[in-house]
Amino acid sequence: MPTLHGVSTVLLDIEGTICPISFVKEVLYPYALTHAPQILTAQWDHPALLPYLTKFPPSVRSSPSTLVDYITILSASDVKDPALKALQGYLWRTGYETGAVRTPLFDDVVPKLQIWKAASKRLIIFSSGSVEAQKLFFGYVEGAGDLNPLFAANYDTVNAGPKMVKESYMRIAGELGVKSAEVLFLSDNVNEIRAALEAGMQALVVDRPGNAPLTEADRQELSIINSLDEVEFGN
Ligand SMILES: CSCCC(=O)C(=O)COP(=O)(O)O
Ligand SMILES: [Mg+2]
Repeated sequence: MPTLHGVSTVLLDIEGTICPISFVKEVLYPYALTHAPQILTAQWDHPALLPYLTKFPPSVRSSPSTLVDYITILSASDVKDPALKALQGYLWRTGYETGAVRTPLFDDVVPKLQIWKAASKRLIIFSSGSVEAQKLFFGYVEGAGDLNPLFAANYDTVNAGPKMVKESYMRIAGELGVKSAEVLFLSDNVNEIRAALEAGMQALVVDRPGNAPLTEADRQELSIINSLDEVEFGN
């Protein structure tokens, strides 16, 4: 991997980049769906739940069971719908706060983020998971506790925009007050990487165990790493 120059900011995806896809698909999504009937029924008229409910179309929020059916369908096809992502964050809170759920990160991640932070790199998250869910996710990391203080900002598809269009990356760079070329974006998703490159960012595909296979064309076109340890920064 060639040395990367001029990087002030590292923008990180979550699922498939710093944590296994299996944790999201086999732990977090099932936790939300298993607990949704009880939580939604108990809190249906609670003002705290209302902002999450009103993000869904009226036709699917006529009752807790209608909404559970709808989010079950969305989750099965992994639709990154902002209403679903917001509600998942709400439902995961109980899991994290009771200790039922803890976040597993790949072994290289915590040490490398700490090294980058100590070297004055600005660390930023951009995930389809809602900002609220991101804060929970990083608040309860296995063996590391609360990692939220590492990050200077969190972006999701609501405050930045869709992850596969260059405008979202331009918006993030603009809000951070940096040139796009100063930002290194890391993601498992080749279309997100292409969008970041189009926006002028530097970008690397992170190929982790359990990720979707990369095509030969992806391998020819894009720079790929298997671990954050492969990233080398020059001046
Ligand atoms: C931090 S929320 C859990 C992950 C999640 O729900 C998700 O959709 C992750 O997508 P990403 O954009 O990080 O690949
Ligand atoms: Mg991802």
